[in-house]
Amino acid sequence: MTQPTQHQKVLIVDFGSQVTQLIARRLRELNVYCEIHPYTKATTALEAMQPQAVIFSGGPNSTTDADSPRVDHKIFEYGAPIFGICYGEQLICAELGGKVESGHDREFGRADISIVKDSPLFAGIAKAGENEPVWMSHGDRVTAIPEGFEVIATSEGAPYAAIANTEKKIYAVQFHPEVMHTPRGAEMLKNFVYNIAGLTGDWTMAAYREEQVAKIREQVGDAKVICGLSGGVDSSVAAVLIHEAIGDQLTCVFVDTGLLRKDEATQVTTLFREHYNIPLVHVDASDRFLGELAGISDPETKRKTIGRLFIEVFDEESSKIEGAEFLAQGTLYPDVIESLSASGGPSQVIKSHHNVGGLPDYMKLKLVEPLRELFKDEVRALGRELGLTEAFVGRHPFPGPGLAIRIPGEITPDAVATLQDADAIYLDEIRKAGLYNEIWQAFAVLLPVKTVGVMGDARTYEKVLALRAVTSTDGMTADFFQFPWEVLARTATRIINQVPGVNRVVYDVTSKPPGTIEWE
Ligand SMILES: Nc1ncnc2c1ncn2[C@@H]1O[C@H](COP(=O)(O)OP(=O)(O)OP(=O)(O)O)[C@@H](O)[C@H]1O
Ligand SMILES: O=c1[nH]c(=O)c2[nH+]cn([C@@H]3O[C@H](COP(=O)(O)O)[C@@H](O)[C@H]3O)c2[nH]1
Ligand SMILES: NC(=O)CC[C@H](N)C(=O)O
Ligand SMILES: [Mg+2]
Repeated sequence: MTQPTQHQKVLIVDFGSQVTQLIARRLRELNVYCEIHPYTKATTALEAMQPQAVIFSGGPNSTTDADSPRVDHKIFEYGAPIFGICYGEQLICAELGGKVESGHDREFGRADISIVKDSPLFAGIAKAGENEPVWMSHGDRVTAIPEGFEVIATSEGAPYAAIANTEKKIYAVQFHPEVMHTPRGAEMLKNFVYNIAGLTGDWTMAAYREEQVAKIREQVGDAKVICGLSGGVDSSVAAVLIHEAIGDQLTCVFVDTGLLRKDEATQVTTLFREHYNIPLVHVDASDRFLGELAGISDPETKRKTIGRLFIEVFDEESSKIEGAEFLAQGTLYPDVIESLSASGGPSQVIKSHHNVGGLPDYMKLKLVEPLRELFKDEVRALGRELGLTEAFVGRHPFPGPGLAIRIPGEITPDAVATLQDADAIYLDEIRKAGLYNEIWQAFAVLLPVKTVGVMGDARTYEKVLALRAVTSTDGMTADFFQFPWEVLARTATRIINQVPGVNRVVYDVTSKPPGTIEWE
């Protein structure tokens, strides 16, 4: 049996910043493995991970409040290099004998820092005497630094814009190097992890594959595993990875929720059976899903109902397979972040992803989720590493709750059928225009709003259909896709002509944030 590769790790302690996950992204881009843990679990995570470096995120609180987030001093005594960002800098100063004050002018947006001393943090970026643009977002400011620290950069609003204790390798900045608006921030993070903390960028998809295969074998033993397979990127990659680990102990279960795209069920099962020699059970649960969802309009209630039904179906299917003890799902890191707010951390829940509720106590199944730490683009890279065809790896994401969260308000079989038809036309036009691979995700939303139109000289009073298409790398942030007008025009004409019940088509031009990709 292959031994898991021991790669280097960075612990990111989350103090509730809205951009904490961007720190993780920047490090992953450097081939550095990292995990985000809320400040309340920082010590446990430190002991479990034994990281080579620690990063403190920003956060909404003020260290001048007595009950603001703190960390156990074990984290300082542990001895690994530490990098504090914004609240992270303020915390380091407040905890180690410096001073932080509120009530100065807020500094929000672009600022210039002046480097006052050459530092490995700014190596190759800026030297003493030079300026560097950064992005700031703070109200408090550090007014005195702890003993052993020196100032390495200042700005108008932050006399201690960057500080360092070179002996203990503790560095901290008031600005946010993790955001794109700090143009050379990624290089500063690179300087910290590579040059200061001495990591080597040893985290590759090949290493991850090997490590997960060993981990799955160890977790599962001789037991059988059922894997929820949607035909989407994540579950296809999860299934192939698990199959590599345990071979015929794996059975895949495809659930037709009745909320899939038009003809999706046939396409997925055919494609999967053609490519892989993995047993696949096809469960038609459409009546059950549509039945239980009847009369429900609230988005979170829809999501929770769907999550529960998936689990019930998986439980029933597992009882038909002797020795089935595990349920595998293609859960990703963003699913977890948005549902639970950075691993149970201090930020807000945006929406409950159907696959993140955990399993009820009465169930004997245990979860196998080998992709739970990955972002979408990393899953695609892992898929390519595993030799999956582009037909799987390049597919647009499709959420488990499916069309249920694309029909705001009550879901009826008629509404589902209307949306399926319109959505199929939209995707067909996108493919014909050669734009499928330029778009991260595209879909239609059927609105519970009727408007007046005129068709063939007669008055119509029918529903509005919204089209959505976004570009993104990981679904965490997104921009609306800038279509050539003709494509939208062609799509709208075809939908209104061919789909009864729709007389108006609109295009959604909201980015994420402030919008989310899905409408519910
Ligand atoms: N119709 C389904 N049948 C069985 N399992 C499903 C179904 N839909 C979702 N799942 C399970 O839920 C997980 C999360 O769904 P999600 O949509 O995020 O991933 P995916 O469908 O595998 O990939 P993609 O994000 O590309 O659509 C899936 O990986 C799969 O395990
Ligand atoms: O499997 C899933 N179960 C869910 O409950 C769920 N909710 C959103 N999504 C998908 O996640 C990405 C981000 O979506 P949002 O911007 O709408 O949060 C987009 O790709 C969404 O399609 C889901 N996927
Ligand atoms: N972005 C941050 O981390 C802000 C830190 C602190 N809440 C301040 O306003 O100064
Ligand atoms: Mg999916």
